[in-house]
Amino acid sequence: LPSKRALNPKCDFLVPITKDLLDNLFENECSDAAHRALRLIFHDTIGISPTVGGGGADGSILTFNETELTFPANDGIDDVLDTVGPFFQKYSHVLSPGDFVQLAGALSLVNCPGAPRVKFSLGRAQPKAASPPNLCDSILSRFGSVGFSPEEVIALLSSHSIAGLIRTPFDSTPSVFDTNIFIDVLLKGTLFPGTTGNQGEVMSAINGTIRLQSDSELARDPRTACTWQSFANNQPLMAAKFGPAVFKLSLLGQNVNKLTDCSDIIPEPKTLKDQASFPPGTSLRDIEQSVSLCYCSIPEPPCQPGPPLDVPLCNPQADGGDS
Ligand code: HEM
Ligand SMILES: [Ca+2]
Ligand SMILES: [Ca+2]
Repeated sequence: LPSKRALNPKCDFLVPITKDLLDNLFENECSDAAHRALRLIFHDTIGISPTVGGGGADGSILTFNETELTFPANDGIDDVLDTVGPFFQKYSHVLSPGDFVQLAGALSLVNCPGAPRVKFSLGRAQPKAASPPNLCDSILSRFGSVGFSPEEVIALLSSHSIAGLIRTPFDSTPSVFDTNIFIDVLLKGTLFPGTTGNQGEVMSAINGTIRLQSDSELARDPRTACTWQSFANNQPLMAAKFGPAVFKLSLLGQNVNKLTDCSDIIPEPKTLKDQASFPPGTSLRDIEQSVSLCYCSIPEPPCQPGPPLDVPLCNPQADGGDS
C-alpha cells in the first residue's frame, strides 16, 4: 500500500487521492472501472500525430470529450467517462486532465494480478485542443508515427488480457493480467460467442471469449508474430515490456524533463500465482498452423486437464454498462 508520504514532497498531495481512487473508483479490484481507466490511457495518448498535431497524453479526451467522442475510434469511451468523470471532477482543481488519466491508468493495474508497476510522472499542462480526427491509419503505422516499434505495440496489447467487449472477455482469464491473450488468440478460431457478422470481430476458440480482428491479425502478421509468441509463455518478459511501453504512452506530447517523477506513490500490483496455459480442451495442435509456436522456438505452454472452457461473462454483478 502507498506509504503515508511520497519521497518527493511535490507528490505528497497524491497519497490520499491514490487511496480514494483505489478504494472508491476501483473498489480494490481488477474491476470494470479499472479496465475502463486502463483503456482511457490509450484513447487519450494516441491522439497525436507528427503531421496533423494533437497533444497526446494531455487529457484532451476529458476536456474536449464532446469532440473526441464523435470519432469512431473512441466508440465506448462514453461509458469510460461516465465511470471516471466524477473522480476527475473531484480533483480537477489539483490535477490536470492529462495527469488524472495517467494516474488513474497506472493505479488501475494495482489490483490485477500479474500486472507490472507502471511509473507515473506529474505535471502535464491543460490540453489546448481536441485531438485531430485522424486515427484511420493501420495500427502499426499509426503507432510507428509516434515512435512505437511493432514490439512495443504488441506489449501494449497485453492489456487485452484483462479486457473485453459487450461483457465478453478477450481471453479465458479476464481477472488476471497473465499472458493467456497471447495463447488464446493463436488458437484456430471455431466459434462466435454471440451474433455473427460483427465488424472487427473474428471467430474465437473458446466459448465465452470474443476475438478482435486486429488482435488476430497482429498475432499472425510476420512483423509481429514472433513478438506475440514470445509473450505466450513468458509472463516476466511480457510484464517487463508492458510497463515501460505504458509509461512511454504517458509521455506522448510531453517533455519528461518538465515532469516530476511520483512513481513511488504507485503500489506494487498483486502477484500472479499461476502461469498462463492452454485453456482446457486445447493444446499445441490447435495453434493456427501458419503461426506454429516452433517457428520462433518458444517453449510450449502447459496444458490443463478438463472439459473445454465456457468462460462466464465479466463481472456479471456489475452495473449495466455494455463493456
Ligand atoms: C492497438 C490497437 C487496439 C485496438 C484495435 C483495440 C481495440 C479494442 C476494442 C474494440 C475494445 C472493446 C471496447 C468496448 O468495450 O467498446 C478494447 C477494449 C480494451 N482495450 Fe483495446 N485496443 C487496442 C489497443 C489497446 C491499448 C494500447 C490498450 C492499453 C494500453 C488497450 C486497453 C484496452 C482495455 C483495458 C479494454 C477493456 C475496456 C473495458 O473492459 O471496459 N487497448 N480494445
Ligand atoms: Ca489526448
Ligand atoms: Ca488474462
